[in-house]
Amino acid sequence: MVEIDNLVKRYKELIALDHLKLTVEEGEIFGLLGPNGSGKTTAINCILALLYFDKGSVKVFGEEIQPSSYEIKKQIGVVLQNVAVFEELTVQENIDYFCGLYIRDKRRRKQYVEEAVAFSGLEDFRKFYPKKLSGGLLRRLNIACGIAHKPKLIIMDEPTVAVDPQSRNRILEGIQELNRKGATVIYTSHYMEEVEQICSRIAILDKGRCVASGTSEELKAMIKTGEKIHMEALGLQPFHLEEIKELRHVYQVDYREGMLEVRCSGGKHNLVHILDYFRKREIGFGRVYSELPTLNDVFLEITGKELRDSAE
Ligand SMILES: Nc1ncnc2c1ncn2[C@@H]1O[C@H](COP(=O)(O)OP(=O)(O)OP(=O)(O)O)[C@@H](O)[C@H]1O
Repeated sequence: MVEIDNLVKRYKELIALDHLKLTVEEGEIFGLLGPNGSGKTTAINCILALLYFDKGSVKVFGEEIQPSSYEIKKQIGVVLQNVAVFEELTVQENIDYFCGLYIRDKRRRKQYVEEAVAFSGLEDFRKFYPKKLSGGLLRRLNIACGIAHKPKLIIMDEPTVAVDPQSRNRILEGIQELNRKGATVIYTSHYMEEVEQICSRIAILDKGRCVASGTSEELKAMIKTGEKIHMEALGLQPFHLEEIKELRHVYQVDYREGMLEVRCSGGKHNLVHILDYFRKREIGFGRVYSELPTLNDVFLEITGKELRDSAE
């Protein structure tokens, strides 16, 4: 449905997109995950032909997109990072205005507006002006304006930034519902949890390049980290850490402020081996927990940086 091939976009000296290659298939919720400045918004703007690029091609519905590709653009719904609604129109009037850009038939438009109001949970706020809405409700209005005309492809650029948890969940569930009803979705975020929760495939961006792509499981299978075990343990000596590092599947051991973190590469029973070691050495320990790899681990292993560092 969307094919990006060798896309290069420069802002003077800065290369914002560096030979980016991506394919989004019909029916997917495709996640673009990357820290701030990794090129997500630039990629979206190129897909929408809102920006001229230096090299490469962007095809939407099988055709090269141009600024004047109105027939293609009619079938795309866009929710951009900055809320773009009219202050002098009410919630309902805003949705009606944006829907009216695409849907001329009055009856159908009325029905679509009603559906978008209900979909975004804005029934009680129809007559409100945007400045009276909370941040979360304003984002929901922004989304309603972008999707009311029932586009085939929906592009959302960080729609949950600065949104309260209740609105965030509602937005994420709404995106899944739109997808179940047939829309293909491209969703950008720097929140790995969100992307993992809703996206069927994910591309991880760093410095304008796609450093890895696949399902969340495929991405995690690419890296060495299989499990991270955390243990509260006081007074561990350097030789203990060396011995723990010799245990099966263990490849990295860190110990800070009484907290031991052991990274294991796949394998089963890692915790059992570590607990056996503690018993054998008669070392006491407190809280123990194990974590499966996250998309942050994937990003960290591939780029050497934390996804969250630059994001929060
Ligand atoms: N109009 C512009 N002029 C110059 N540089 C720009 C412009 N827009 C973006 N950039 C730079 O291009 C790079 C990619 O930015 P982009 O906004 O696409 O990243 P992003 O992943 O969407 O980040 P964010 O989550 O902060 O929006 C960044 O280094 C940014 O500073």
